[in-house]
Amino acid sequence: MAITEEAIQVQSALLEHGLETPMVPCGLSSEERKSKIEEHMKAILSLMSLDLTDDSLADTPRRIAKMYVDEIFSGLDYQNFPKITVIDNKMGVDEMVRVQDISLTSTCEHHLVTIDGMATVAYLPRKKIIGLSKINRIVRFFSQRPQVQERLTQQILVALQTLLETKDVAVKIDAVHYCVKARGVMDSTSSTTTTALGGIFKSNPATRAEFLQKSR
Ligand SMILES: Nc1nc2c(ncn2[C@@H]2O[C@H](COP(=O)(O)OP(=O)(O)OP(=O)(O)O)[C@@H](O)[C@H]2O)c(=O)[nH]1
Ligand SMILES: [Zn+2]
Repeated sequence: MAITEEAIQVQSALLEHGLETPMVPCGLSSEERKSKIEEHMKAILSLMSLDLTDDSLADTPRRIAKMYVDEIFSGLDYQNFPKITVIDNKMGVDEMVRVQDISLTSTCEHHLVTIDGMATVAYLPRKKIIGLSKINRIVRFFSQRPQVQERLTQQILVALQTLLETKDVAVKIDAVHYCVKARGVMDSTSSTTTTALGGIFKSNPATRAEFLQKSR
C-alpha cells in the first residue's frame, strides 16, 4: 500500500514543527510485526502467571498483536492515513465550519491505557474546503497512536492547517485519562481540556470565543 501525497505533506509538516510522535522505523512488515508482538505478549502474560493453554486465554497474545498493529496503534503507519477529499472553495464560504462532539479514543503513551474523549474542530475556509467526515478521520488517525493529549491536539491542528492551506484552524479535546482514573491517583471525576489555536483563532478573541462556545 502506498503513502499518499497528503500523508507525506502532513508528516513533513509535523517533523518541521517538532510535533511528530517519536518513532524509529523497525523495517518489518505488519505481518512480521504481529508475529513478533504475539511472541512477546505470550512471554508477558506467562510472566503474570496466566495459563495460556486455557481456551479463553489461548488467543489473547494474537488478539493483542492484531489490536496494536491494525487498530489502536494503526496511526503510527502513514499507509493508514485517510484518503482526503479537499475541494477548492469556489462558493466563497467564509464563515466558520465547526464540528463538535467527535468521539475520540486514544491510548496514553505512559501506561498504554485508554484516553476517552471528545474533540471539537473548526476552520475558516480560505482556498480549500474539506469533506466533513475527513475531519473525524484525521482525529481518529492521530488518536490511534500512543499519545499525550497535548501532542494529539497539536497534530490534528497541523494536519488540517497543511491540508487546508490556512493557519485558521482550531482544535479542542476534552478527555478522561484512564491512567488517572483506573490506577495511580484513582480520580474518577476529573477530565482534561487542551486546545490548539491557529491563525485568527489565536489572534481574534471573538473568533476564539465563537469556537469555544458549545452549541446545542
Ligand atoms: N501532560 C500530560 N500528562 C499525561 C498525559 N497522560 C498521562 N499523563 C501523566 O504522565 C505522568 C507520568 O508520570 P510518572 O510519575 O512518570 O508516572 P506514575 O508514577 O505512574 O505517575 P502517577 O500517575 O502519578 O501514579 C502522570 O502524571 C500522568 O498523569 C497527557 O496526555 N498529558
Ligand atoms: Zn498514563
